[in-house]
Amino acid sequence: MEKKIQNGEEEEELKGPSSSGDGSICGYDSLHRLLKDNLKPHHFQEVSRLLTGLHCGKALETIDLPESVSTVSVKHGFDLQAFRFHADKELLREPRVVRVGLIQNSIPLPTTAHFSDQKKAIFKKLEPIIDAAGASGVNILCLQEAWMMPFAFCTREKRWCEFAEPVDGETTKFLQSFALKYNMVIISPILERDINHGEVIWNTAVVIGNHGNIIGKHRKNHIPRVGDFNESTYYMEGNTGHPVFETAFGKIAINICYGRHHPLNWLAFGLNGAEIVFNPSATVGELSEPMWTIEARNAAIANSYFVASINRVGTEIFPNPFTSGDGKPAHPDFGHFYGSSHVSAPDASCTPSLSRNRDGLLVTDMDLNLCRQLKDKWGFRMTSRYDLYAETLAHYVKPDFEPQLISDPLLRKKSL
Ligand SMILES: NC(=O)NCCC(=O)O
Repeated sequence: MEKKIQNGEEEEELKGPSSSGDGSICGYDSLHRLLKDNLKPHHFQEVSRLLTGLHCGKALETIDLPESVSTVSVKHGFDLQAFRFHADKELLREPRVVRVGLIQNSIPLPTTAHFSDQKKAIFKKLEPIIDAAGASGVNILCLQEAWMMPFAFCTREKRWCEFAEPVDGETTKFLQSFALKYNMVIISPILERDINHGEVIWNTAVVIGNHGNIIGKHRKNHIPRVGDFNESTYYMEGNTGHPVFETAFGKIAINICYGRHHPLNWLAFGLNGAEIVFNPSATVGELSEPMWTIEARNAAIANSYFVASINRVGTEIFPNPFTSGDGKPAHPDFGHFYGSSHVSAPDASCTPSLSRNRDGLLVTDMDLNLCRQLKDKWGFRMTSRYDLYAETLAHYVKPDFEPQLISDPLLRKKSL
């Protein structure tokens, strides 16, 4: 950032897309903290009202977590934040409060380290954060996309395929003990090797039940072909549809990363009855940051469910530089994964985001009764006209489809 003098006042001039090389926002680790520290309290209140919405007419409440958990977060240097979404009290239904935990983390070892050491180091790094989630009473925990490896899909090098493992492989086994210990459902996004089908590879989220059992899996539906996200070199579009997993704590689904740009993907999870949709992601600042909260909040609003968004954090450097096919020089990294994990509610409110440049654990209580209350209030399902769209889509997917375009006849007339 540079200072310049204009009208006798010192002004700061922004240079480039991100002003701080350490992944912070001008020295602050989140937009929320930048605003809070720089605005007058009543200005901050108004800005927050518009930026993160009011929840039940008020700013979102924070939750006090056990002292021991805060101590662990300080010791291990991860951001710890906790919030609560309420619902109106109902006469015929008890509240259904679920505590959700989201973990974002950087990779601890350089990508040049032995693969097995890299994986072990990630497990070791995650242990205290998962323990902190368990000690906070988290019911459902979700990790970031392909959390057990560096996000090497930019490189197009096949050697990273070695990280792939079966659904019941070592990563699942590692997490099963935590699920059992803390009576916690865990969503574990991995690079999957499907042994029974010719050892093909998928981008998969494994759902581990609160008894340590494997409930099922979902494979990423939409594979990016944008920027350095060369994921199509490694795996194909998923073949598991839009499953919703009925767990001890609610009906959940997983929309993996790039699937968040596809409104019909969100819709299908909603049609199957999801109450919380998790969006484990790996995405970088220059590409997607302005979309990040908008898409999640829009999905939560449109589908009357909670959306829990998790992004990787940090910059991962690879041994061999690669190009983006845009004529620019080869580079060894994707750019900065901007963290900023957060939760969006169906009433259009959302939590502040976790840090942009540090590991983090976000704990959020949500009363799932809010989903039906919002359906009753706004009636999006009732007014949705799915039959109309089913007809349009049925036409659209046929090779002889023609757009329903009515041109102004005067466009074709010669001017007099
Ligand atoms: N991991 C992944 O699908 N990233 C694509 C980039 C984006 O969707 O922002």
